[in-house]
Amino acid sequence: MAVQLPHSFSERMKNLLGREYEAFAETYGEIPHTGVRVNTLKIPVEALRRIMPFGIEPIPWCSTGFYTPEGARPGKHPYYHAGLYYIQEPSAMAPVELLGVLPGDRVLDLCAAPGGKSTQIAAKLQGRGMLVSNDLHSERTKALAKNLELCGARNAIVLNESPERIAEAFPGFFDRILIDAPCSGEGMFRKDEDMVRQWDESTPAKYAGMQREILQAAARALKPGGTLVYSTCTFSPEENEGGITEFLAGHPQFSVVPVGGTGSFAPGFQPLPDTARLWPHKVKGEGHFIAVLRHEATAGEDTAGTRAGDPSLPVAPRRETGGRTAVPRKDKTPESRVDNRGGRSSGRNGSRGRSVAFTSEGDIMAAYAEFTREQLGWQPEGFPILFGEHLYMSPLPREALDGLKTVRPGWYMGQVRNGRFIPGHPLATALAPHESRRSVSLAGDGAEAVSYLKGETLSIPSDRLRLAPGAAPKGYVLVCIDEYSVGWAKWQEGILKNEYPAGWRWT
Ligand SMILES: C[S@@+](CC[C@H](N)C(=O)[O-])C[C@H]1O[C@@H](n2cnc3c(N)ncnc32)[C@H](O)[C@@H]1O
Repeated sequence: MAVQLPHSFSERMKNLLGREYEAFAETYGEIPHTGVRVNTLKIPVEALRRIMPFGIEPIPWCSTGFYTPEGARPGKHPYYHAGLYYIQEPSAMAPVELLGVLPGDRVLDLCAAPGGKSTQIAAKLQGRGMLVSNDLHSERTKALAKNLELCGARNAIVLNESPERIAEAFPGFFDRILIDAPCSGEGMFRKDEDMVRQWDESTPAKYAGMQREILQAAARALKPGGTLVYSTCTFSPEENEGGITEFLAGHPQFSVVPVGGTGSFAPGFQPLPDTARLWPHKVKGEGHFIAVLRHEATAGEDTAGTRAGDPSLPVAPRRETGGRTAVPRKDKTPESRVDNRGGRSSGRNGSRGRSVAFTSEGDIMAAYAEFTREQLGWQPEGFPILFGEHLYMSPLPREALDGLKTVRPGWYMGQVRNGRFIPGHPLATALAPHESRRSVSLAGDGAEAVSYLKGETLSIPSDRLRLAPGAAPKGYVLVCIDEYSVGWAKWQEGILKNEYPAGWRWT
């Protein structure tokens, strides 16, 4: 059924589009297009195309994006749980394509939840450099963290901060910044009727104010010579060309990189035809606006990147925390942290109320070293950061996050309980099968894969386990679906005890 558009919205659009309005209005009677984006952290595009259980068609503006056919249920397939693709609205794949992310970059995704674009950035980084994913609303950072864990990101930090505080902590630090701004959502009316209900004539002006502040802060966090992409899913010029024009007037060191009028991207309205618009009557996707801005470095400004993970990284100065939850310390557990089984920790040290003797930092690191030697046979890279007895490997040293509300300081390795190292779920999802000394593969189209994802115990004879030379069959096993990791299990005498977190299970 066609969406009922607010009268004043239709009038505004008639003024904007003139003769094109009729074609635009007709799209509201059509079914929105759906898509998936291949997670190249886990699988190459061509490999996924070969095994995808339904036909998919390329999306012109995203080399890893594909339209899904009507009736397909990509969220109900084991490959989704193995993180092989992310379900994403096709137009929403465009901003990151224009951000130009390269492996090794430092990237900030300032308004990131639930993580569609962050997971796309993580794939482009290919585990090198770093991604700082932030969202102002703490409830929304849970989905953000989970999506980054599902896609197997190893170099992502999740923050729950205001853009101003991020700019204070990381002045001139990032090579690339994405602002996928909160907006009036007019471009999503066809897909999400809640956006229609929440809209009135004053909505664009309300968001324009927020967007102005976010842009100002982002400009301070960008490295000279860096790239900033600003995107919205709305049509109103005051949130798009208007906001960018005002920003450019106050920031002469920025200029627009021309993308409008190329390929599928229609030009923006005057005075910024070089910005891009995606119109639902011109492309198979919802309405979007994108401005690509480049900071022109002047002579003498430092534009050289520093390799992520290098101890010579500039470290943000320590500040008072002002009573906020600070970055993980040995003696602090953040309220919002999800434990290694995907559930919420209730007790101190993530012990779910059981009393656990405090383990020293040295003991934790020793248990971890023993685990990595026996289970992985190699050492994950990064700065170790402890949250109570929980260990993360971060692309930044702990001091760089001091005083910031940190949801995830990096890749979660696991925790020490009763002297033993318990590997975290995100460690498993980011591993390739050969990176674990014990693994087992379940067929994607078989009953075992779904049983595992439902949390059930499986019977697996020892000859189905893949063991590195010298590895005993008993112990943690990396469970894979058609060679793509999904989680941990523990094998003993033919029984695979399920370690898939309750909050992640197939329902
Ligand atoms: C359009 S959504 C982002 C969608 C996300 N980029 C994705 O691809 O999945 C905008 C986000 O901005 C967040 N937000 C709102 N105000 C913000 C602010 N001042 N600073 C940072 N994030 C903000 C909202 O919570 C929301 O999650």
